[in-house]
Amino acid sequence: MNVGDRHYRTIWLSDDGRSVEIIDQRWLPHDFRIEKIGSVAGIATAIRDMWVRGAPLIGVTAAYGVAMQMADDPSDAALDTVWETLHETRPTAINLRWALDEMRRFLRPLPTEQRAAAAYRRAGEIADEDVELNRAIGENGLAIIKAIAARKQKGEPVNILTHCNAGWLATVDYGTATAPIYLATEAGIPVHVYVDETRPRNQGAQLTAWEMAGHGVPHTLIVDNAGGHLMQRGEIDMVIVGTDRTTADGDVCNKIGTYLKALAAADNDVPFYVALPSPTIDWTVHDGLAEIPIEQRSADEVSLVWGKTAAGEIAQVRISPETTPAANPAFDVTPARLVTGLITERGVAKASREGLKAMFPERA
Ligand SMILES: CSC[C@H]1O[C@H](OP(=O)(O)O)[C@H](O)[C@@H]1O
Repeated sequence: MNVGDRHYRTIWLSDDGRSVEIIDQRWLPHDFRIEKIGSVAGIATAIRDMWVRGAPLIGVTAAYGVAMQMADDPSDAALDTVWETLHETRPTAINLRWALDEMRRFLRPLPTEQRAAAAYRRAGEIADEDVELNRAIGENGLAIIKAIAARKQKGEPVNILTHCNAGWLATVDYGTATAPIYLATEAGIPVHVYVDETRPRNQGAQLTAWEMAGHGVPHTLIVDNAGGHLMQRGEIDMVIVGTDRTTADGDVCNKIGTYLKALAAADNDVPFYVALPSPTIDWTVHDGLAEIPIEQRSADEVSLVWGKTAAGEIAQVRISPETTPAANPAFDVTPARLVTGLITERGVAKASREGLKAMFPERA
């Protein structure tokens, strides 16, 4: 997407043909920093410490990490080692495992001397595929927004609530949950986005709000706990979120707090959609609550928050007593029964085994 008048992806191959450059999302919205990464260790740190984050982007970043390993040591042993090293960086987003599996499947049959070039080529393809998947999700989600707009007074915006950041910053470009919003804006359909701040790391306040502002999308930042209140008062027309892993039965794992939004949406008859690129479907699991590992992140993410001081410095401040322990589950699972529809690159699927099987018969 555009940052000012320049187009950016979130990750791209450096001119040296070996390193990648990424937007270091830890400093947004206060500072736009690009970091160059040229090693597997650097890729692992960038994923684990959330310089880059978002299920699809994590997968693409890991794919380039495999390519860097192949440039160093293209042996089978090294291919297995890099799979393990990167797989353990974050446990919940299935795109990480999907990308690592895809790279290993693709590279294993190749002669070692061909692996490095092939790995960089495949990583680039996965990045390009992500953009196309998201554009298609945008088109399929746009139809939903158009249908809602048609039922409203002319000129009245479609009020959309989104949680966390499933924007272009969570992918290579376009985003998943934000893709329909961007396409609606480009089509001149009035939309207004309620942006959940998304504690504890504030991906909404820091990233989604920055994206919306950067693209002229009318939006309002709200605290996480306000969504239900707005739905009760008829101020939300639809909810759209991303996902880090969706089961073959349509259970949706996403940023902590998503489940509560889905409950409030169900209680107020507000349609609750999930933008779902197919690499985010884990066909091997059915019961999300029982089978999806939930990442437990540092208590410091709860007790400390980042912001910009009046003096313009980016700093962390403590918001709780030094002695107060904190728990930080990073994701939760929304049961399929609370999901109105899964907006995939092929169309809107019912959140069920039958619905996903009908949409992806060759994979189920
Ligand atoms: C399009 S996937 C975005 C997904 O990833 C986020 O998690 P994190 O920021 O911890 O990587 C969040 O769950 C988003 O919905």
